[in-house]
Amino acid sequence: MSALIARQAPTAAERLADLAVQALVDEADLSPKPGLVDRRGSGAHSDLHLGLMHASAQSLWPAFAAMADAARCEGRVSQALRETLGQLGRDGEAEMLRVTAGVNTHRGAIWALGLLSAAAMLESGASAGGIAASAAALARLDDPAAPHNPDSHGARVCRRYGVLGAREQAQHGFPAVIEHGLPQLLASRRAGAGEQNARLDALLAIMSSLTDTCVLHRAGLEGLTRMQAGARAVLRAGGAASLAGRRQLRLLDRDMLALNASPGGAADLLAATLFLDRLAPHAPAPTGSN
Ligand SMILES: CC(C)(COP(=O)(O)OP(=O)(O)OC[C@H]1O[C@@H](n2cnc3c(N)ncnc32)[C@H](O[C@H]2O[C@H](COP(=O)(O)OP(=O)(O)OP(=O)(O)O)[C@@H](O)[C@H]2O)[C@@H]1O)[C@@H](O)C(=O)NCCC(=O)NCCS
Ligand SMILES: Nc1ncnc2[nH]cnc12
Repeated sequence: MSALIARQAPTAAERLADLAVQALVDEADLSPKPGLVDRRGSGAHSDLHLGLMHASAQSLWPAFAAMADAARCEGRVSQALRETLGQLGRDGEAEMLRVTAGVNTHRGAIWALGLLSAAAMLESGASAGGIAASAAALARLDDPAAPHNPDSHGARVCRRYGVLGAREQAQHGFPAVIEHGLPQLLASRRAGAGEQNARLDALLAIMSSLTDTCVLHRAGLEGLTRMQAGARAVLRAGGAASLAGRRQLRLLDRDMLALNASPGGAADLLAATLFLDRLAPHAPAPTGSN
């Protein structure tokens, strides 16, 4: 007897999880990224590699789908939804740590893409800015069950240097994505940079202004200043598509490696940029771009 397996179309939550995971894979694969894991190697990391980034990204699919589905059930920004997302985020993080044997690959990405997946479900058809604003409203609600970790790398450097970190980036509506990453991605595409160069330019635009707590943790204020100035120098020289820009990009990569610095926060926000780019109603990425 032949069994007929009914193929069901993916739900909206599953489609959002697909996009979130794809954005993480695209970010990991993008090369050459200064100091970060990419197709060339492990960058400034001794415990990360591309296969691990891919496995970590795939492990987060159920968490993103559950977060989007929770938003579908609740239908609006609310305290109850915030608390559910907090628990799902912590479960997702536990699964990530299980898959990576304890290495923190995507903590910041779970936070950013989890909030954005939920917000995208609430604000179906909205602009990138509208989705980010809804994610910000969720991030501003307190989650009483969240364990406060004053010793996280982010918490330590925010205290020490008086800067804003991942939490505030979300609470302010992801300015690094909405004001820097996305506009640069679209501008570089319009200028004919090619998809991979446009994505590199978007990463550099984010790095130009972000107070990346990963860089601060490993390389202090000097590392942060060199990251921001180096990223600006690449863009000023013409971006990743130009010969002069590529030269500056090589120098920035060398600098980040010499400082043992890795802009993991900027990498997460590039993934958030790519996620919103695929979702929101503006010029789509060319097909077959990856
Ligand atoms: C609110 C949380 C994000 C916790 O934030 P906090 O600052 O307290 O904690 P961190 O543990 O430092 O994690 C923050 C991660 O966010 C990324 N990031 C850094 N700067 C920024 C920024 N300015 N804006 C946005 N995002 C930023 C970054 O993630 C990436 O780097 C990770 C590797 O970092 P680290 O472990 O420090 O790495 P190494 O240098 O390699 O360590 P060593 O080798 O030196 O030991 C990597 O994971 C990237 O993703 C920061 O790490 C949030 O986590 C939270 O509260 N979660 C609770 C659950 C919840 O409520 N969820 C809501 C629904 S989703
Ligand atoms: N490509 C990457 N390399 C290192 N840390 C990261 N965190 C998120 N993406 C990363």
